[in-house]
Amino acid sequence: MIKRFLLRAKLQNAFKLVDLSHKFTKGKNQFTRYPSIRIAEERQDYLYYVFYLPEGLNPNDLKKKEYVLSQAFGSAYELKGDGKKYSLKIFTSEPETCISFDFDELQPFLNHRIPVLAGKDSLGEMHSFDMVDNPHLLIAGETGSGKSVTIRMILTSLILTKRHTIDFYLADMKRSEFHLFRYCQGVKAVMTKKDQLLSCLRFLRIELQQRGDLLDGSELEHIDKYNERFPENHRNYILLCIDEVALLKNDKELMDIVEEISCIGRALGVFLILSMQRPDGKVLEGQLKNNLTVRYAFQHSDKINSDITLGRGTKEDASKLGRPGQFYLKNAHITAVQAPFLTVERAKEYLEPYKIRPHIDVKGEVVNEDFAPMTMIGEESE
Ligand SMILES: Nc1ncnc2c1ncn2[C@@H]1O[C@H](COP(=O)(O)OP(=O)(O)OP(=O)(O)O)[C@@H](O)[C@H]1O
Repeated sequence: MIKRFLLRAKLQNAFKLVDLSHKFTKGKNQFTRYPSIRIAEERQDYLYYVFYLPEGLNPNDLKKKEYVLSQAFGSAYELKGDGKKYSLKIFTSEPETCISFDFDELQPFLNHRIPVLAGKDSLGEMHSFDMVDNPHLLIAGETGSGKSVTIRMILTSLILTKRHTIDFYLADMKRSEFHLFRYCQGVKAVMTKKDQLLSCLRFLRIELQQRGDLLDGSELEHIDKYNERFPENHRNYILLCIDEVALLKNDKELMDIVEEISCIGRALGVFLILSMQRPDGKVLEGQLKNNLTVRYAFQHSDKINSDITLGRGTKEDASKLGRPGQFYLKNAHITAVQAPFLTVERAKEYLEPYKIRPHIDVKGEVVNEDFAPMTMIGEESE
């Protein structure tokens, strides 16, 4: 009872401190009404409040003065409301600092058409999204913040679940680790050089044109509908992932095609995952930035860079993120999450059953029929 009273008093004091109130006169008397707190209780990992704004108080006043909540309770809180009634959760326990990637546990979050994993929020809820509905992902963050591990877990989980419906084109300009995915079913190309990527992009541009013609010709607006109508001519989704895309920023033809995919890929079933250390203004100029509708903002160097990734005027600041693997997921909302951690060794174990390597005979020819060569970009050079 006393605890509830104290909890209530703490929020009331915060409202008073910033004068979040509606003042009015009745007759000769002046009145001040503060938000009315209906629920104030302690739950397992958080304090829970429900309060109502008084009649006459503009909800924008709450927005302007919301900073008092982090002053009073720290930054780990979640405020939701509809203009009158609000719920407030103040998280009291630290979110998990390391969540290991366990495919069996994660499977329930991988049943979208292109299921992209994000991470666990402070309430322990795992977030994932369907890239078909939310096309194109930007992953940005300082070196060592967790981008590569996150791309590894996204691609591994996609190969485990969707290798028959997605064609993967993977460009790794730092030559760090996409070799992991070579020979995996579904992976059409692993590229480490600009000229390979350029051939790939020219190929994808033709594919975009062909898919556009197919949709036009059949008067359909999405590749899913086309596949439903013409299953005999099924077109897989295409996922192009470019690690450290900023290394390509001076290559106009290349960046033009990437931008074209970002503009028209959605309906045609062609999607992008782009990563970069700094949210580079030059790379993200024009249409491209707006078309990357989902953002993972790992630790950034400062608030200015954080705003480039998350949008100007957001209260979240990715320069304040402290742990590797922690990032702000920006989709419809911005949520701090911790990505599942997948080591290279574990990823290899998961992927091994889905690899088809070439068997070469004495004449140097590939003899296994199930091996699909990556013909599109010519010889692999590694
Ligand atoms: N989800 C995670 N959970 C816990 N620790 C993590 C996680 N992701 C990354 N780390 C730790 O951070 C280290 C750096 O991660 P990672 O290599 O992914 O960074 P990066 O952002 O890709 O860096 P760079 O841009 O230099 O390649 C990892 O070796 C690991 O120790």
